[in-house]
Amino acid sequence: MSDKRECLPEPGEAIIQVRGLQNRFAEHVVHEHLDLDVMQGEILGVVGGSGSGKSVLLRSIVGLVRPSGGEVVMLGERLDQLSERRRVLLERRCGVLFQQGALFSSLTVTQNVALPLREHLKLSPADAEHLAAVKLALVGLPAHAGGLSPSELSGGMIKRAALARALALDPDILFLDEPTAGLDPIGAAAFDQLLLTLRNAFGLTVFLVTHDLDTLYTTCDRIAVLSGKRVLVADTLSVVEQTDDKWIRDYFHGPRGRSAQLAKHSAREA
Ligand SMILES: Nc1ncnc2c1ncn2[C@@H]1O[C@H](COP(=O)(O)OP(=O)(O)OP(=O)(O)O)[C@@H](O)[C@H]1O
Repeated sequence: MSDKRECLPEPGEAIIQVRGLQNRFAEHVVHEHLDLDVMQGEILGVVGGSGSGKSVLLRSIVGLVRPSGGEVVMLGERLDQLSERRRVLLERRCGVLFQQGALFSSLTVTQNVALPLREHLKLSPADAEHLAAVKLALVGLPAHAGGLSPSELSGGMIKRAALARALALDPDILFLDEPTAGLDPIGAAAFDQLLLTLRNAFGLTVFLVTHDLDTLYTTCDRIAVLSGKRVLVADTLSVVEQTDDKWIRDYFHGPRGRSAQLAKHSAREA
């Protein structure tokens, strides 16, 4: 999707490498000895119990949390060794959708999406808003939505607007924190399909934090499970499902997990 300012790894090679990550807040250790690879072009689902550190991991990778130990290498660059200029360039290659959308309430939807284009690419307001309209159409929002303020949008529209903003700079990697939380099942399923379409069309790599089993079964190539301050397993769904761990058993083989599996199998057979 980007102009490929820098070379991307081959599909299946790591685009993000996390090694020995440690995060602590005062005495509270959230991550210790955490290792994870994210592969070029994959949709990686990141799951784990509430408070297991999924969002903190996402924030450490995008540079919003400074880890207390270990290293994160993204697109070949160690985050803790970047000059300010390289950091800004790397930032441009990452699109982030935060849990609550994080749109500015004082700006229209179009202005929200135009903001990164104006800030990073120094586009004129008119050019930035023109490009923003293209991004809003890409995520399936009707043209009139651009003129609305975020408070006038439904939950599903807010997610799409936030996704349009995350895509504004044509990122190579998309970070999504609970993108389907709060959506009804139909809205969530539509969002999953949109994500697949975007990944397939633009070859994006997606780091997806979610609790949504349907999203995991529908969209993810691999799943990373956070437990005990580290990544317990990162593999395909079928391998993860068979991992001998209480949380994994309860999550994937509980009633909701079974119904998500069934839905996936029926969708395949249809
Ligand atoms: N800025 C912060 N200061 C202090 N503690 C924090 C901070 N950010 C996160 N934490 C703590 O780190 C732990 C992990 O938080 P995180 O938000 O990553 O969990 P999560 O796995 O995403 O949870 P959930 O599924 O409920 O969203 C929590 O105990 C949280 O309270």
